[in-house]
Amino acid sequence: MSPAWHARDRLTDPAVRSASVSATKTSLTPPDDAVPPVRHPDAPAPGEPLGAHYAQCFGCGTEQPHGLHLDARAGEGVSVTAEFTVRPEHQGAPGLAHGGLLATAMDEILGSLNWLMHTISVTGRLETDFLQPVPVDSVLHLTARATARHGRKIYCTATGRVGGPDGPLAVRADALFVEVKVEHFVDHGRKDEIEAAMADPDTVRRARAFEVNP
Ligand SMILES: CCCCCCCCCCCC(=O)SCCNC(=O)CCNC(=O)[C@H](O)C(C)(C)COP(=O)(O)OP(=O)(O)OC[C@H]1O[C@@H](n2cnc3c(N)ncnc32)[C@H](O)[C@@H]1OP(=O)(O)O
Repeated sequence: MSPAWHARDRLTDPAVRSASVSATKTSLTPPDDAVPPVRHPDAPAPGEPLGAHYAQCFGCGTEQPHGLHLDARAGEGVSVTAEFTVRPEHQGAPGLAHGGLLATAMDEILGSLNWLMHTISVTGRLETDFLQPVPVDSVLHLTARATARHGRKIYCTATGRVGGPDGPLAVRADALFVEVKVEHFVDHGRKDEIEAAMADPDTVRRARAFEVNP
C-alpha cells in the first residue's frame, strides 16, 4: 500500500478520526459545576518539604537509584514547587533532555498536589507542551497547582521554567487526576512490593490519613 493510501485510510478510519481529539479537549476542561480545590487544614506549610510518597518512586523516591529525586515543597493555596536538574542520563538528543523524562517530572510534581489536599489520586490524563529544548545541567523550576475538583476528578496544571522561577517557560502540562482508595494500589500492585510498602508504618499511616478528608 502506498503512503498516500495509508494516510487516507487513517483519516477515514473511525478509530483515528477527530472524535477522540475533541474528547481530549473537553476532558481537561472542568465542567461548569466543578468546585475550587481546597487546601487541607493539615497540609504542610508553604515552603515545607513534602517528602517522598514512596521510597521506590521513580519521581520522588529517596531509595530509587534511577529516579529523578524530585523534592517538592508546599506552596501557597493548593500549589507545590520543586527544582529538577537535568542530568546526562536524562538525554534524548545530544545534550538535551528527553521529552518523556520531562513529562515524567511534570507528572510527579502534579501528583505531589495530593499532599496539599490529603487526597490519593492517580494520573488519568496528562497533556504536555514542550516549548523549548532543555539542556543538560539546566535547573528546571517546576510549579503545579490544582484548579478544580468535580467528584473524584482533580484538574491541575504545571509549568517548568529554565534557570529560575521566572525563567523562560520550557514545559507546560495540564492533567486530570482521579481520586482512588489505598486499595487501588493493593489490588493492582505486585505482591512483594505491596507487602514491603505495607510493612512500612509511615507509608501506611500517610496513606490512611489521606483517605479521611475534612
Ligand atoms: C501511598 C500513597 C500513594 C500516593 C500515590 C500518588 C502517586 C502519584 C504518582 C505520580 C502520578 C502517577 O504517575 S500515577 C500512575 C499513572 N496512572 C495510573 O496508573 C492510572 C491508571 N488508570 C486507572 O487506574 C484508572 O483508569 C483510573 C483510576 C484513572 C480511573 O478508573 P476508575 O476508578 O474506574 O474511574 P472511572 O469511572 O473510569 O473514572 C472516574 C472519572 O474520571 C474520568 N476519567 C478517567 N480517566 C480519564 C481520562 N483518561 N481522561 C478523561 N477523564 C477520565 C471518567 O470519565 C470519570 O468521570 P465522571 O464519570 O465521574 O465524570
